Formats: sequence, C-alpha cells, structure tokens
Amino acid sequence: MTENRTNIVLKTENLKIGYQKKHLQIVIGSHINVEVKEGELVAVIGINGVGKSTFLRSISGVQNPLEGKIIINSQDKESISSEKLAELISLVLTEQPVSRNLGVAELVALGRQPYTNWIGSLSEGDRQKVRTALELVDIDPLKNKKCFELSDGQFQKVLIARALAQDTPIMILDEPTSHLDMYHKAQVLKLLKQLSVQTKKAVIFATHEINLALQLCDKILLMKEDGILQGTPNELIEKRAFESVFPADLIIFDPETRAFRIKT
Ligand SMILES: Nc1ncnc2c1ncn2[C@@H]1O[C@H](COP(=O)(O)OP(=O)(O)OP(=O)(O)O)[C@@H](O)[C@H]1O
Repeated sequence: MTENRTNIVLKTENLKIGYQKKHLQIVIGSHINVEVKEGELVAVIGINGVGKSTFLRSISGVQNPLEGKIIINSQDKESISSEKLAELISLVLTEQPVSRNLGVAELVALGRQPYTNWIGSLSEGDRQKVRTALELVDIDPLKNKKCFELSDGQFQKVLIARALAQDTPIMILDEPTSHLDMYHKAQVLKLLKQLSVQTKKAVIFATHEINLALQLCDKILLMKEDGILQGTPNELIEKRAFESVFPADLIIFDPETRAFRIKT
C-alpha cells in the first residue's frame, strides 16, 4: 500500500480545467481526479475538441487550472517554482515553434537549460545527458545534421530526445505522432513505451492512435464530455468504455480484437 502511494508522481484533485475570458469561465472539464505512477505509459484519448491539450497544458503548468490541485512528487504545484517545475516535467508540443535552423545536438542540448548557468554553458554532466538522450532515441547518427534536413518522424524523435535530456521524472507529449505514417507512429509509441520501462519516467501523451495506445499503454485516460475515465486498457474494455467514444453509425469498438473498426 505504502509502495503504491510513494511512486505516484502526478495526481490531480478535483481539477477544473478551461479558459477564463474576463468574467466568463469556459469549463472544459471538472472533477478530474487522476493518478500517474513512475514508469507508467499513459495515453490521453478522446474525440477532437474534448480537451486533451487543455488537460496536458494544465498539468504541465503552461496554463493555470480554473480550480483544484495538481500534486507533483507529493508537492502542490502551486508551491513549486517554474525553475523547479522544469526539473520535474518536460513537455513536447508538436506544433511548438522550434527553429529548424538549429543543429540536432544543439536542439537536444536545449533540454539542459534548466540546469545550466546564465550563459548556458554545458558541463561534462550535461553533455553526457545529451549523449544518453541521443542514444536512447537512437538518433546518434543524425546529431550533426540541421533540423531542417530531417523528416517529420526524425524531427519528432529529436524533440523527444530534448525532453529526455531535460531528465525529468515526468514527460508530457501532445500528439507526438501527428503527421507520421503508420509505421513511424508505431515506432514513436514503442519508443515511448521503451523509455517508460527503461528510465522509469512517467510518460503521458495525447493521441488519436487509440488502437496502438490500447496495445502499448499501462493506463488510459479517456476524456469524454461528462468526465475522464481512467484505467488499464483491460479495465476500460471490460467497462465497455470505448463503445461510446464515437457515434456508432460509422465506427465501432470490437472487444474481441480490442480495436476500433469501420462499420460495414
Ligand atoms: N485559448 C482558448 N480559449 C478558449 N477556448 C479554447 C482555447 N483553446 C482551446 N479552446 C477550446 O477548448 C476545447 C478543447 O480544446 P483542446 O485543444 O484542448 O481539445 P483536444 O481534445 O486537444 O482537441 P484535438 O483532438 O482536436 O487536438 C475546444 O472546444 C477548444 O475550442
């Protein structure tokens, strides 16, 4: 029991997320109570516009929640400085403007920013973390290329390596496989699985690849308009949680194959 409690790295308590427009609150989700443990690979899934990015931005500190608490490593996020937060959570946003003129190793080294001195010079320890990140993601041969020379799949791996170089117990990624073909989607998600196992980091990512997420993830956070369901893929399948994700006229969930398919 104690063991279970101590390895919870992220927890939300009655979290309400959304947007504050002057006096108007636009609530995207409320009463969100989720837990993520170290080494867990967690997919956040749900239809377009349900609030996956809003949720990830809220737990990573990019935007403030409307109400409730976020507990990171047993500490209320409110009491964690932004410098310290950068040592706890790394974030990969696919649509983030990143200069593609940077070299691969240079971009990955930016992950060390929270730890470097004010002129940003890297210590031997920092350089080692960068080398390890390049190796873990298997992009060492690309390290001397410019980012504009890379394919989307390769660039996605560079962004993941940058987050790994940041060396945080929690990694958050928003749609890390968008724009990738089926093979490279599977490759990136398998990489995330491998990283969560090897590095014991909690890896939380939003995705539309539900079939792949069901095969690989330890936990699924299924966002629906009336709340978030969480559980292992098996638990959610048993609860028939996936059967109402999409309107049933076109796509149905087949519990036998544990996958969605087009209704014929
Ligand atoms: N800055 C904003 N101000 C007000 N509403 C916003 C803002 N950004 C997003 N929204 C709204 O919040 C809702 C959730 O958006 P969000 O991007 O979190 O959904 P999502 O599940 O990530 O969608 P998708 O799968 O399409 O990426 C949407 O209705 C969106 O229009």
